[in-house]
Amino acid sequence: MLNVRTKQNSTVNLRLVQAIAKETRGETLARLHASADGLSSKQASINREEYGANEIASNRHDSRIRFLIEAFLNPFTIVLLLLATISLCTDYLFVPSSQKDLSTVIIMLVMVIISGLTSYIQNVHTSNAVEALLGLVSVTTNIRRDGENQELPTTEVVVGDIINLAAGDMVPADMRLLQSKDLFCSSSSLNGESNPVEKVATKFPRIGRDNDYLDYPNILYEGTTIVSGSGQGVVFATGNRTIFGKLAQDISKNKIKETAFDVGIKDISKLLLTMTAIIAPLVFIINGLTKGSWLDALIFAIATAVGLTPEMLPVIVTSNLVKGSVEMSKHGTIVKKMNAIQNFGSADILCTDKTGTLTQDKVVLERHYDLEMQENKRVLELSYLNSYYQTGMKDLIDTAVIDAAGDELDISEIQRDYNKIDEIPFDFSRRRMSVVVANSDRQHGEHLLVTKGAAEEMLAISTHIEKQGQVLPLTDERKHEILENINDMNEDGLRVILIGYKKSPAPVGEFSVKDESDMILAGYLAFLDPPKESAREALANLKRDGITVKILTGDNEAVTRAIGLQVGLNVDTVYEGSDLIDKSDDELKEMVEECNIFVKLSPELKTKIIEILKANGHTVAYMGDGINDAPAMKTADVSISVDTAVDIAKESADIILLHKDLNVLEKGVLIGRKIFGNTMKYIKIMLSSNFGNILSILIASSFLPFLPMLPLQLLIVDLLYGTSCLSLPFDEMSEAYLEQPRTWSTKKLPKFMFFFGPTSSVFDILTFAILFFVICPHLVGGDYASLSLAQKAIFVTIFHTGWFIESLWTQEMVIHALRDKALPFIKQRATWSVMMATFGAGVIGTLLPFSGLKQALDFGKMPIDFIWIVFGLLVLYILLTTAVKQIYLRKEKFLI
Ligand SMILES: Nc1ncnc2c1ncn2[C@@H]1O[C@H](COP(=O)(O)OP(=O)(O)OP(=O)(O)O)[C@@H](O)[C@H]1O
Ligand SMILES: [Mg+2]
Repeated sequence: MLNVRTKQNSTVNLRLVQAIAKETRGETLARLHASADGLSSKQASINREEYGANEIASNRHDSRIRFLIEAFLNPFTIVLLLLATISLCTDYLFVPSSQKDLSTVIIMLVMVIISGLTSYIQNVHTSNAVEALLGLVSVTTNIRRDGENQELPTTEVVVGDIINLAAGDMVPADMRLLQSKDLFCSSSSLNGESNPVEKVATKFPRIGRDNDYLDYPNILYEGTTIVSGSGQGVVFATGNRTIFGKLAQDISKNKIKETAFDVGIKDISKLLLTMTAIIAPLVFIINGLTKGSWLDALIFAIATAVGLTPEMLPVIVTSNLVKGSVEMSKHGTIVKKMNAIQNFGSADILCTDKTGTLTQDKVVLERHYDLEMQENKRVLELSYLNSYYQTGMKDLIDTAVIDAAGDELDISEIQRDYNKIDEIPFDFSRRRMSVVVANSDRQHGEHLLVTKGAAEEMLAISTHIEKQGQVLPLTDERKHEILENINDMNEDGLRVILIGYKKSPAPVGEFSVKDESDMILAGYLAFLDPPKESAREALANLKRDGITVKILTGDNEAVTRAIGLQVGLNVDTVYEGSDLIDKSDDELKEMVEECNIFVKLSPELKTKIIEILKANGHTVAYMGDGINDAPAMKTADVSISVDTAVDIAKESADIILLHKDLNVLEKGVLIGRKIFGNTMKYIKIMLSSNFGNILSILIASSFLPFLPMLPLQLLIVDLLYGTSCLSLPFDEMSEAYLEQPRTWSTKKLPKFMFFFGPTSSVFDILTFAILFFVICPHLVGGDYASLSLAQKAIFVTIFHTGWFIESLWTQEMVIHALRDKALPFIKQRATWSVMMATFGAGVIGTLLPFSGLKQALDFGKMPIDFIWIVFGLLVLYILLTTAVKQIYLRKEKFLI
């Protein structure tokens, strides 16, 4: 986590913040030429001209140059440049003018350009694709413009704008608070501080030490989030001029969750580097001792080292992820944090919130009953006052109340009759919200407290009920009756909350949570919250794919059970939040396994359940849309949200669904698995063929009287093979592979390496033997030892050419042999992209010794018929690998 307090922020900005924090609201508004009623659209566009849009100008230019440098400064190109310099000396600078030859140098430079450009294009493509995808997720802010509150894109925010903030919002720019109500703000994304701090518009900071500006009570910073309460502020800095603008954006975009997969990739890179660090010196010493030329041995050892570095690994991992992200976006799924895709494929448990994710994002108020279970306009009127005047968090419930009242009541009259005085916003521990209104009809305006919330919570603070206009005490019997009624409605799949009121609560300013007591219950609000049409099918598909679905909700048992049944979940066991408290970790470990429906959960308990499931060894996905889901989303291995979710949830999510259709979830999972498979394919094949190459090179170096291949030739094989591997993200996985979640494990890798590496070495050595004992002596006219120096040189070039062709083809073919457990080409076949890439690379490599580049690359005269020998060896090689696969699969469940 970044520690922003120690970070040097622009001191100019900080001075502005300090000045504004000391001013009165009026002074700040005057400084910004703003009014508490908001800017006009015209003024806003003038301000935008002056200060720019509320965007962080990403320095595209810089990143392009950085990509370019990165693309050309890697071990592969550096070694090539080194070889080119040596060749420049040995072929051009220090030789008589008749023998000057630049062709080798040029070839090496061309290789540098090809390899550099490929990775540069790849990187630019990746960053463009990522930006385009992120642009699809809508981020809006509630701005007061032209005297009206409007939901506008966050980029439209300008200096001087009046912003309304509610729980769940992200602060869109730096602002001075003008009003606040129980406003709590979290800066955890900036400094890791998980406790939200209260912000108060009327409180001034004591400005002493420079570093505590994050705690100024009357200032809000871009990138922080509103956890509860509501407020209004005036913007004084946008885009790049905000204190944390750049930082906040970078964090939210690139916050990398280190996944098991990432750790695994790092382990593999380390393993390979260690291997190289041991092998390269060994190759150097063996060849130095046996061949006589230490310079040649050194260059050969360096080329070997380059061959062993997995320079394509990062490129293949990212291009796999980009490919997956783009594919998912076609199904309306936006991947915000790309490395989460693999976890999506590995997930074996999906926990989900209920409302808005599993159910439709439209909740309808079905009934507004009084306590006698009769439709009652006054109940609706009270509810409307509560939902309309509260500013803390407009959720689906409030929207439903406002909609229903709009249809049935004269809402302009209600708004005229009642003015809002005060409120206590919703929070997830009280599970209710209150509004105080004054009746403007009467002279002294009677004050009325209206509260709505979860049944238990409302019953706990009520002492009376209203029945037929009469106020009666709330007896145990009546409580029981109310709960029965709610249960009946719940069983019909209706969500129920209670509404109550109280006359003349404490006066303004002294009004607090304590006043939510001695209330009079007025009625029931029952909402229809039906599951998404696609839910049942989607959950069944997920089950078939090996994913267990669990509902984690703050709602009660009856409703959740009803929804659970409708979507086809097993609802036999249901645990309440209170069942989980006081349980030992061991008990919890069992409880989370056996139960699929958890109700009345606090946000902390949602998080706890995820933690325990993870501790049990599961890869857990979490889908949610509320403020109360954000902590759980941060804990889960992969978190999913919907475009209609609150900012905090969208912020915490790795993946965002743009459509209501839950079937895209399954598609996403399958794409995740494919990505995982394609990446694993590259890793496993690369590891085993590297291991095989090491063996072959060590053996060849020990027994051959000359270097088995020239360094430049080795690099060409590496370049051709590496380039053809770039097609792997375009490969498919077999259906059998996609059926189950796969989790990352490095444990199986050594076994795979030890099985398939030596298999390819067997053929390398067979090729050495055929070349050394049969083909070369046949073509040159005698055994190596018996030849003259000139003949020996020809012998060696032919040998090099033979091994060049054979080793290139075995590398290309091993992709086909190991990509799936069946017999390649006959029982299974890669996609056309992979076929073209691998065969294309093989053909190009084979043509080189017969082309005009033959001299420059030091290839010998190889008869065309040699191709048939290579073909024969390849067929044998594929058959042997297939046999070894069968042996391997006797003990192991999966190949890849
Ligand atoms: N706008 C509201 N006004 C009053 N009470 C509310 C409101 N929203 C939620 N509640 C109460 O708080 C409880 C918990 O909130 P909520 O249902 O949003 O939790 P959740 O875990 O997100 O549930 P879900 O899975 O249904 O989304 C609700 O069951 C309801 O009783
Ligand atoms: Mg919810």
